[in-house]
Amino acid sequence: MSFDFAGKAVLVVGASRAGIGSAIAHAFRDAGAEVAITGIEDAPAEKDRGLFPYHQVDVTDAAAIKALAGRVPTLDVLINGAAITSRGEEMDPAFFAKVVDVNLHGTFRMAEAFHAHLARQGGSLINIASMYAQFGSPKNPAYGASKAAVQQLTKSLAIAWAPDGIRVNAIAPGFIVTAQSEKSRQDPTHVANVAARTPLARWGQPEDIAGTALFLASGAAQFITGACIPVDGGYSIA
Ligand SMILES: NC(=O)c1ccc[n+]([C@@H]2O[C@H](COP(=O)([O-])OP(=O)(O)OC[C@H]3O[C@@H](n4cnc5c(N)ncnc54)[C@H](O)[C@@H]3O)[C@@H](O)[C@H]2O)c1
Ligand SMILES: O=C(O)C(=O)C[C@H](O)[C@H](O)CO
Repeated sequence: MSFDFAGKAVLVVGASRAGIGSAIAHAFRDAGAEVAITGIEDAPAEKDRGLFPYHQVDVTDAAAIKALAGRVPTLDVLINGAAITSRGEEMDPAFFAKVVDVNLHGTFRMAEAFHAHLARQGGSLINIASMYAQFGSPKNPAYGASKAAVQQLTKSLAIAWAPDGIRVNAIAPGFIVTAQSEKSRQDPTHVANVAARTPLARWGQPEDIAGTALFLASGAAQFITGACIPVDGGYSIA
């Protein structure tokens, strides 16, 4: 049941912009893990520089992912959080394809590349889905479709890799204040509507997601696989 991750190696993919990935990285670091982070940016957010080894890896670049897997000797926990979305721009077929490539194929590419690492350790894979996996999202159709697919992929990988001792789960955050949601937060009606519809009556902060990642990777979750846990202040049940 331990939440002590001393001696465990954790890689958080998509943690470069001081958002959810960064909060998860800090939580594992505080719990004693050796944590490395990735992102598409040249460098991580200023607050995280020097705290975590950083790998600039594009999740659409299979060769770069393979090279990363070759550089990482051992891995106990992989968090897949790289994603893009752009409100109001996702009916464009080229951008739709890009969103699916990053969010869905990128998640699978990373998972597949580290499958052997996780199998060696009896490790844990955690994918970041979204409450948009459940709801129609007219302004983010590619994002919603990709996150529904990430949730479904989580179930398939959980079954496929259970014999390897790997547990595969997902987290479905609600509306969280990060760089990704910045564009949508320019719309005051949207900001107010989200809080009004959320039973806990606020937007989430990146730190709200971190404890669930820690839990899912811990021994306390040893009989949980294929689950997708909403962390959304009750948005999805209201
Ligand atoms: N913010 C929200 O409201 C919210 C809600 C539900 C789910 N999520 C999910 O949480 C995760 C973290 O998002 P966030 O809100 O912290 O946003 P963020 O923009 O801070 O994080 C996204 C990360 O993805 C990385 N990324 C983007 N394109 C990439 C590419 N091609 N290759 C590699 N990395 C790439 C970025 O570098 C960044 O580190 C994402 O999966 C996001 O979809 C966010
Ligand atoms: O719900 C998510 O997964 C999002 O990232 C939503 C963003 O906050 C934003 O509303 C998208 O337009």
